[in-house]
Amino acid sequence: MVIGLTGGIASGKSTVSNMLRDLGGFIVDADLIARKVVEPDQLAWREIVEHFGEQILLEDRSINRTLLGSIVFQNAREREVLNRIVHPRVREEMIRQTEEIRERKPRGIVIWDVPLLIEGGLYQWVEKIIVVYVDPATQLRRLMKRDSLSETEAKRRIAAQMPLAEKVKFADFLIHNEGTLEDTRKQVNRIWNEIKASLD
Ligand SMILES: CC(C)(COP(=O)(O)OP(=O)(O)OC[C@H]1O[C@@H](n2cnc3c(N)ncnc32)[C@H](O)[C@@H]1O)[C@@H](O)C(=O)NCCC(=O)NCCS
Ligand SMILES: Nc1ncnc2c1ncn2[C@@H]1O[C@H](COP(=O)(O)OP(=O)(O)OP(=O)(O)O)[C@@H](O)[C@H]1O
Repeated sequence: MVIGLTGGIASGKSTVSNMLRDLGGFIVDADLIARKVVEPDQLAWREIVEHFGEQILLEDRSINRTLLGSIVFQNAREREVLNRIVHPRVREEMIRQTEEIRERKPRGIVIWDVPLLIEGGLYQWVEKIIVVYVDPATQLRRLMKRDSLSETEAKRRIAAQMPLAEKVKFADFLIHNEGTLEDTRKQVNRIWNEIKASLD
């Protein structure tokens, strides 16, 4: 079984996916994969350098993520270019990792942790969707703090995604992550038990 886990930037997906991992879920993390597919000399890396120029590279030839982020989060067209380069490779690798898990653990529950699950259409491939929700003020505050961003930068990043209130409509399971981590863990446990029960 594959479960999609999504939400907005800094809504708490990683926090929730760590809890699901503790419960026995197998996590396939799109953000991690998106880093891996742009490592130096990978095809996606070459296409990024071709489009954005050598100035996008750090001294060790890896991509300067801060610089690339500042370009794509304020320019929808440039973001589209990056998405077109990176997303097909991410999808391919997610499927590969999922198949690998299935071979090892045929009855395992696989969690796809994907910030753009809905925007990118991947939600059609998962059996159930968990959305991690926080109110806009909490999201902004946590994002500014975690990534040391100014309010303007943080707002730009939030605006690059479908509003969380829209994503909620796709949810089979909704997690409210405004409270304490303990409150969130209780909700995660409840959902996990429900998913397990549906498999028996
Ligand atoms: C622009 C990049 C270089 C910025 O890197 P940085 O290390 O600062 O951020 P990181 O990758 O950790 O992403 C943080 C969060 O930003 C959001 N985000 C990232 N890319 C995008 C995007 N193209 N559109 C909307 N939101 C995005 C996600 O919520 C993600 O969890 C990087 O995010 C990137 O390569 N993005 C394109 C690939 C992508 O879409 N990744 C998201 C998962 S597939
Ligand atoms: N219930 C909570 N109480 C307090 N802080 C929290 C809570 N949940 C998450 N956080 C903090 O909020 C920030 C965002 O959470 P997290 O990194 O899990 O979000 P995310 O959705 O995975 O983000 P991204 O889309 O950028 O990958 C982190 O600094 C995390 O420690």
